[in-house]
Amino acid sequence: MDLESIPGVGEKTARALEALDEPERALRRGDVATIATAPGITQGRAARIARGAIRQEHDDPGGFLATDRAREVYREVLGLLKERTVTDYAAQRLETIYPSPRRSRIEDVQAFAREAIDRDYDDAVLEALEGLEPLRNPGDVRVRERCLATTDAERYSEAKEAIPELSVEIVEDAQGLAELARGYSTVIALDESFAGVTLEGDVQVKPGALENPAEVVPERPLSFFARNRDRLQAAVEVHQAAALEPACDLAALEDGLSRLDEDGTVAGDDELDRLTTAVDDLDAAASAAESVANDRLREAIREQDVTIEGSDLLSLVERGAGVDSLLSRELADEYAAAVEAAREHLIDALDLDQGESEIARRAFSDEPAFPVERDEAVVSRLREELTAAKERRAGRLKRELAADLADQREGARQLVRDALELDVELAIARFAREYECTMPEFVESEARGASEDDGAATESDDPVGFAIEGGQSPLLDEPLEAIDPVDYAVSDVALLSGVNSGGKTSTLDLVAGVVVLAHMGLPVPAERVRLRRFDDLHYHAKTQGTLDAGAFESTVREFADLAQGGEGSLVLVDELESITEPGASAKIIAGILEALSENGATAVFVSHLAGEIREMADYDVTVDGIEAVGLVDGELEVNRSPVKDHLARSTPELIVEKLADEARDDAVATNGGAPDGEGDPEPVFYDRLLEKFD
Ligand SMILES: Nc1ncnc2c1ncn2[C@@H]1O[C@H](COP(=O)(O)OP(=O)(O)OP(=O)(O)O)[C@@H](O)[C@H]1O
Repeated sequence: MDLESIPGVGEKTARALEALDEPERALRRGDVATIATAPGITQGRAARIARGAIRQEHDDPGGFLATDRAREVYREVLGLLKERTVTDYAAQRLETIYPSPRRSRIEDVQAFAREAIDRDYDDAVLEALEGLEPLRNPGDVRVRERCLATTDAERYSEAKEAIPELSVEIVEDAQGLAELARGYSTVIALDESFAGVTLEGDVQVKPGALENPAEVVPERPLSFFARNRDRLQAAVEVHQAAALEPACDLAALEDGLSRLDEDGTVAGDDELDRLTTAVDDLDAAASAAESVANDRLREAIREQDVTIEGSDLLSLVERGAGVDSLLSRELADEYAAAVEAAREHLIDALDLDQGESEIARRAFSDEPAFPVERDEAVVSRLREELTAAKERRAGRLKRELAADLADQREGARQLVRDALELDVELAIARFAREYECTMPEFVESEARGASEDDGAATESDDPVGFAIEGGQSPLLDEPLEAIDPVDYAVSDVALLSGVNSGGKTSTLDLVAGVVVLAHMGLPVPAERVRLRRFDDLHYHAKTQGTLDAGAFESTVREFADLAQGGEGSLVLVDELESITEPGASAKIIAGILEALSENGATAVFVSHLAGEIREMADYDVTVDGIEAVGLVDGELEVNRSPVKDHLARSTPELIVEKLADEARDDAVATNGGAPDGEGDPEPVFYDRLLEKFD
């Protein structure tokens, strides 16, 4: 795949995408999380790139949403889906689902959505999703306690390239290695020639190390797991809560993760913990041991009556001997006991093993002295010993853990992808359930259906624009129970008339919402929807007030452009008449309808001037009507489903009719029950008005 051919991907972005493991795969699947791991690419940008790649794959010209209001409707329905996601990832991933005129694209998403709406979910799954995030790149690993060594300059460069995590050192000979071993816990010699050399410290000869980097830097594979520990754990929990088929052995992964700390060290090994604590506590324990000895000795001295003969005292003074000699002569046993206590304290406090204890004992000399002081050189020696043992053990454990987890890496990646994808699916499932959705049926006319090969859509000879049964507009700001289901079907160009606040605008919103969702490949909020595949949606919202000459001109121009094409267009227009005075409006709308009808577009024009427009048009315009079925307590009772081929009575007409009925009833009552309202002024006036409406 030529990455630069994707709309919106320039040279720099293409280079960033190439840094991904499998850029094509990520782009094809709309895997925003993976795309966003490319250097410098945010999640929002990743979604745009993915959309571009999808458009290219399906040869989609774009531009389905042809007007501002059409784009608004898309953002609103997308918003409803995004509200139902738990992770940011899923919200971004939904951005890759957009309305497309291409059958292959719609069917791809439909296949995904069909599985999604069958998904079960409960609070436990949604809660588990809370902790989930896309995987992070492990970043640079630097290991300071180990180094590579070689005598060869070429190998040196190779090693630097292959294992950047470790320092690489040039040595002349075994002597050089020995020096390195004093500075590093482990030295790995790369030259065969060092085989058999025995040196103090941990010096290993591994000529094949560069071919097997994980052997010498197990930190490299482990850092992936360490850095993503919580995310992987969350993905495991999502799989368990949702009973998803896992892509790897969950128990093995959990076991591996439980042995790993977030900083990449191995957790849960008693011996490693012992050695780590011993190294950390060594200084403090040595000081405490000194205090133990000195306290005991002080006590002993205080309690002791020292008797010394004068000649002895003289000889001591003459020899210039200090109190130490006195100590060794008079308090030898007490001194030995105090030093023993110090040694025991050090060994116990650090929980040292036998070999380590032998070194530790030497930290306090048998030679009497007061105060007792540790031998710093011995303490350092002990520190080196403990540190080397700790590093050896940590290295071995890391290698073992890295080997155990090595096979889990791909599965673990997939595990997180699947869990994130579940969030996308559940957002669709929740939307579908909350709005009682069904999958729409696309109806292909024979001419159009033949142009693409797979025949999943129903074929029909009857012209179908859209046919909605029991549709509930997701754009109405009401709970579903308060939304009356609407039936409405249009296959050509129709005018929609109706009472004020009868729901004409809401009907256009319903049609737009359903058509947009259907072209996204998603379920729609209706009992049943059949529709043709449209190329674009032109939805013009109601204009606020009369337009000035310039705005009027550009609006008419817009419609002139629209009337040029139009066969695959769905045109929804709300009360265009408000752009200018009523007489002129009716003429212009009639002209637009004629052109659209000739071009075979599907259109609904909401208008209060339906009657006038019908008269102006030189063809038989369909006029549908949203009817008030009556007035209840001064409120209109409306049948929200437009009645086909029916010019709805307007609200004023209904009110006059009501007044006429009431006046007639009053007249009957006052004339003693005889219906001879003849000559009564009120009924006569209302009847006169009613006649005008006919
Ligand atoms: N299907 C429906 N179910 C329940 N309430 C609805 C439905 N359709 C519309 N309404 C209610 O009626 C109100 C008016 O609807 P809408 O604005 O669509 O009417 P309209 O016919 O376009 O009005 P106008 O003639 O003033 O332009 C809405 O705000 C909504 O509360």
